[in-house]
Amino acid sequence: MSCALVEARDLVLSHGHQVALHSSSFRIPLGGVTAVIGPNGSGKSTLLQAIAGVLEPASGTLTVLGGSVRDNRQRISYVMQSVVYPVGTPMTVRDVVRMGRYPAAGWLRPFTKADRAAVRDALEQMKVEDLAGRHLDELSGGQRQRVYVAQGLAQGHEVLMLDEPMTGLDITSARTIDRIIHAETTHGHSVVLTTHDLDEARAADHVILVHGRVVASGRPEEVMTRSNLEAVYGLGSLHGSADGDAPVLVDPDCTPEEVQEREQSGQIP
Ligand SMILES: Nc1ncnc2c1ncn2[C@@H]1O[C@H](COP(=O)(O)OP(=O)(O)OP(=O)(O)O)[C@@H](O)[C@H]1O
Repeated sequence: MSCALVEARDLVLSHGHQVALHSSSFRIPLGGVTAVIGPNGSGKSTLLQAIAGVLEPASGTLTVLGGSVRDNRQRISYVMQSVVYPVGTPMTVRDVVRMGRYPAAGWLRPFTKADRAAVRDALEQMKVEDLAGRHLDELSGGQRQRVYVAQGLAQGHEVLMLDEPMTGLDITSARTIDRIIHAETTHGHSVVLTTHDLDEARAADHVILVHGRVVASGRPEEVMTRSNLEAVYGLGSLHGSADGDAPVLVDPDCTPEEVQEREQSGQIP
């Protein structure tokens, strides 16, 4: 069997005492786009943090690119949902994108020609080169989002992980990121992203459905079935699914606790 991007066995993820992902076993194939879906607070970002090596598993095993997370960290670029820089930080767009090179270059080694070229390419790809001299707090939310993706691209990687990359973006910015995602896969890279957009998930090669644990993992049509989506998002919250019409989320903010309450009250059989 070919090397998987991720192999998890009985994986448990916690933030302190708070278990965010209960025991889960699943596999993410190498290459293509994997979409991680699930309601708010279901554990999507937590899962990405563990794959990126930012969060240690509480228990179970997690293998990334055929080895340990620690050994493969530098092969993965991880763009967080929201990156917080202290207000007033004197950091330009170019500085932020340059930071993407530090995992490879180290903080002390001088920047090489290759580092500068990687930064320039990333700024161009994300169409933020005109903003390079601007300070981060002078940008709109969507522009900032593009800068963070540029930072991820500058790193140089085999796997690009994006936490809700499309949230809050206008159509032009969303298309820019969409183009990047597809360019990545044609270069043989793997992309893992979290999304609340079920149409975007349906277009992915692989889908992981999360709800306090990994409920299902596989091809979109295997995972995004009516019964799986209704069990996770709540009865009546969806019209259609992969085995019917396109689903429309009426209540995407339903938390796992709310779904559990509905299950206990008999609203979900
Ligand atoms: N730093 C933290 N400390 C404590 N609990 C946390 C922390 N980060 C997340 N959690 C909790 O872990 C659970 C999973 O959160 P996570 O951010 O992974 O969800 P998510 O599916 O990405 O949500 P969203 O769609 O709202 O971004 C939630 O119950 C959340 O409150």
